[in-house]
Amino acid sequence: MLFQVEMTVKLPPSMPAEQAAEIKATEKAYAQELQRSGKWRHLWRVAGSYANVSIFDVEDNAELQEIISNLPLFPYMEISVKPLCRHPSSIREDDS
Ligand SMILES: O=C(O)CC1=CCC(=O)O1
Repeated sequence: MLFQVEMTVKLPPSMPAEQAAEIKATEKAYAQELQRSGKWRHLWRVAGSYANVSIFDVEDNAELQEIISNLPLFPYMEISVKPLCRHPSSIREDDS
């Protein structure tokens, strides 16, 4: 199942820079592992924002919830999820 997930990061201004850097590094390693596994299919920065638009390819809603809730930045993000299905005009083989 494919999902579009938009994540907006809102770190508290009071968080020490060292702690923020550590969380971001852990987040990066987790995100890259999931990209290598194929579950995090796309990861795009939203230009001009501390936000991303991602496409996840997971078994079901429960797997998406597990992945998202384990993001190190999860407590500091606003997240929206949209389920996707194949567009009838798509020419891409991997869209479903
Ligand atoms: O910077 C972000 O958009 C949050 C994030 C998600 C995966 C990652 O490495 O950073």
